[in-house]
Amino acid sequence: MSVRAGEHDTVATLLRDYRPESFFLASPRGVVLAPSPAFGLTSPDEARSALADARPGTLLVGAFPFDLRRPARVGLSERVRHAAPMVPGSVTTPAGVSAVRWSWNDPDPGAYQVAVARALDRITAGDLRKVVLARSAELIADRPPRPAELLAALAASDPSAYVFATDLGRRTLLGASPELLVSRRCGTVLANPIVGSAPRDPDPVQDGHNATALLRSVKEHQEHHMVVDKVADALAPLCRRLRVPKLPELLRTAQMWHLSSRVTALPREGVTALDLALALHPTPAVCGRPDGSAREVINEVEPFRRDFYTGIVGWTDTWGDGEWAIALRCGELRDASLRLYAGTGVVETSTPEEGAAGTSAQLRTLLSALGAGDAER
Ligand SMILES: C=C(O[C@H]1C=CC=C(C(=O)O)[C@@H]1O)C(=O)O
Repeated sequence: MSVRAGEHDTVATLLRDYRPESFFLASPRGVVLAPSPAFGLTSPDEARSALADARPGTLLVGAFPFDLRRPARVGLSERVRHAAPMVPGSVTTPAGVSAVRWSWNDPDPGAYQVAVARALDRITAGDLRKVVLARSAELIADRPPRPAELLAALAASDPSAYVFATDLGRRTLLGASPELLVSRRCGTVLANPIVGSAPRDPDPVQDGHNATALLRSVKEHQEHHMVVDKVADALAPLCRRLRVPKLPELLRTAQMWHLSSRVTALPREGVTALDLALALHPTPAVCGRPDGSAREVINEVEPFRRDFYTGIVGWTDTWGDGEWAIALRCGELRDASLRLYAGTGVVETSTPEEGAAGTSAQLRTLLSALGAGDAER
């Protein structure tokens, strides 16, 4: 049998055995390690047909970029290990994550505000309702960190997150995302759009105020519903018995409060988790509305290509079950350089200052797991 059930595996043993060439995803439903997948599939069509021809028990694993026309990094794995979900305390923070210093911001916070102002002009002109604009920053470590130690630091910092690491070829994509794009497990489909954010605060009283303000914010609710409606529309042709909650709930990560909606459905015959993910991606949680205008603005004003940031990371098995998370709160590690990314939604009522503050808060997920401060230049 090609799949090892791994009765004795725990998240700690899977983290111990993770290597730079591996695929790792921990979710609230379990942990998957594919030790060395045959990455080599670069498009959605190749991925679909390879999965259809694969031996029973094989997993398709890896990442698709934000722009599905660009090359994916996906492969099949016949050797897969599983463990029960992480719980607080199941992973201890590694001692030796290397010290890091800021190298650059792209764009710098001032230029980012100018980009947000340009997007607001487009919204005022009437052809755009929302666009998610991102920033990137580079940290340099004193010595090249091992992907395994960064992965363990992320897992220890937020066991409720979708913690992932996947090989990109000489680079590793690593992150702790709050957002499940879609899963199909035990005959049920779950999509979990997360839009609307407020930073956590070390002072519990202020932390509570931040959460309450988020729950009461008309702007954040409007933005949230825009994404939930689009997700429901994309799922409708592939599912039946779609259930969309009327109101979002609060979600707490180590660094952020979010508004979250759990949309559930039953999959139509033959629809796999991969089909669902490719039909949904990218949602307006990472792109905007209308989709075409938002992509245009992203291409015009973001000074870098997103590649796998805001792409999707996950797996699908030969029975069609699987999980795909959105690649958020993540970075790309190459030798001693860690390139981080963060974005925030710009809508009619946004301000450039709020946009910059939002992205700084999103960056904290990786910075605090690394023990690095907020010092932006
Ligand atoms: C684009 C990011 O987050 C998105 C997902 C959840 C909430 C978001 C927000 O409230 O702006 C973002 O749209 C990111 O973390 O880089």
